[in-house]
Amino acid sequence: VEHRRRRRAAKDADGGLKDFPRRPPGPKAWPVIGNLHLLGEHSNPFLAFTALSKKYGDIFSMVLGTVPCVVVNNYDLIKEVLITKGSHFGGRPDFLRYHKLFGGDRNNSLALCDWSELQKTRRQVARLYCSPRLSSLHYDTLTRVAGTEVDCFLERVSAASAASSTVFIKPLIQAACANVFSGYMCSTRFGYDDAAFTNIVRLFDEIFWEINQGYAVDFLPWLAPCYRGHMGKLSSWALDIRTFILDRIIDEHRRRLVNGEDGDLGMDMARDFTDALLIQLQEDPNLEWQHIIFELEDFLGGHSAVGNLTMLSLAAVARNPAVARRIQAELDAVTAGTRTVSLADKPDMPYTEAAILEALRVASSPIVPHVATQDTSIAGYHVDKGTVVFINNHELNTGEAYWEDAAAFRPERFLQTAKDGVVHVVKPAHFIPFSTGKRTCIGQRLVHSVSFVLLASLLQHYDIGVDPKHPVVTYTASVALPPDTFPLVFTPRAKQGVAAVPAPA
Ligand code: HEM
Repeated sequence: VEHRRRRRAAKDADGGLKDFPRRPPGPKAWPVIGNLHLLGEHSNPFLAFTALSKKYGDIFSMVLGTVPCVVVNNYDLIKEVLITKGSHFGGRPDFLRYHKLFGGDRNNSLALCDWSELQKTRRQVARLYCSPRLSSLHYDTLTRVAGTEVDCFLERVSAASAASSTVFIKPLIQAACANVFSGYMCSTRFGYDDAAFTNIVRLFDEIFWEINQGYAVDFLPWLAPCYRGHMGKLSSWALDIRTFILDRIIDEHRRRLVNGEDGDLGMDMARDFTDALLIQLQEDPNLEWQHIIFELEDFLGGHSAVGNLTMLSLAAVARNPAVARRIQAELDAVTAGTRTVSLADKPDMPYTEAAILEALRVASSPIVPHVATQDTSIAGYHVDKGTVVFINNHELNTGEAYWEDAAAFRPERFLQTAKDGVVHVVKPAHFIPFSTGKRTCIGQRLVHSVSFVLLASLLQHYDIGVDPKHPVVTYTASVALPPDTFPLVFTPRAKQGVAAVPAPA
């Protein structure tokens, strides 16, 4: 009804949109479910979007439940939504699940809130820490923290692979990522045998898997009573995580900071991201305690995405031994077989970086849907305020129109040799795994850094293969893997000159 009222209002009123009276074409909607059934005809909504774009064009509209949606399917349209008209499309969908994960209000989350001045302020401090520039002090800290963690991580892998060459590696990778994030953001790390820590790492992974799923209730909120158990589970996971952060991370020093017992502190006194958030809380009257805690939780939770991507990169390497051999050759050349690889080696290892980009491309992580915050237009078609806009980046990542031999895993597609013979990583403009524009991902430098260190250190010490009894299963348009996922086979590298695998603790 609201949608029809808006259409009538837009027809009657001027609003500068008279020039764009037409809505994008699209399938006829059924009562109650709209076009939801069309998504069910494919194994993944993005495959459905691509199929529908063949019929209705690169921009089309659909109604999911009662929610008006527009889907954009090519790079020019995507740029119009994310960049040219980024300020018209700064909202996020109002899914019940998003509220449940963030204490009853999705606006507590940096990624799921609507655009606002508060959001702008929160992004500023977050960018400083979560987007550390090469050669900055923050980057040095990250390099140090990652180096320490890699030693502990390799010890655990060594112990696990000595017991059985088939290793269920995902929980170890997730724990290592969690420790790098918490070491870097909170100056704290936890033991791999700390039950409360491993429980929280698992919950973050469950949430990452969950947030990457689509549910009918997202568009048919009246189904909520059928999802009561599920929603309750989400709220309780989120609460357990928050309790852990308050118990184990916000220590006495931090509490004094919050209470102003150490006087007014400037940002230059911040030891890490957590301090910076607490100092920002002191300085900015618009910020509340819960904003800070949710923000910390949001960013710590980012480790889960990195762990999943590292797992996908490992799986890709295990399936493509020639890629593994090239990474190992790069590793041996850079470290001369005398030391463990570190983040500082990344600029000299373009092939390894390209392999991670290729894993990202093939996985084709979805861009969080945007929502029109005003009546506007795309490609001359009218778009009503409140319309959910889906960005079909799956086509950008895997379409033959954008990539030669798109189905193949070929890291070299991201490499270019300059005139002086130096090999550089080059990303085509249409490759936007972290999106673009004002809501672009804040964590991308952390993603590249942490996944690099973990992948490189494993390949430096092990040949990695697939266990035929446990085939690798990945999912279309998703970086997420289920928390319980396939193991991989780890064989210590026999090659001479390779740095020794640390002995099990
Ligand atoms: C494999 C890893 C990751 C991928 C593929 C990824 C991708 C994305 C994408 C596509 C968006 C949506 C942008 C948009 O709506 O236009 C996003 C948003 C965001 N990401 Fe990431 N991300 C990853 C990891 C991380 C990490 C590790 C962090 C934090 C440390 C992070 C923090 C954020 C935040 C805060 C936003 C919301 C920005 C906003 O809405 O203003 N991400 N990410």
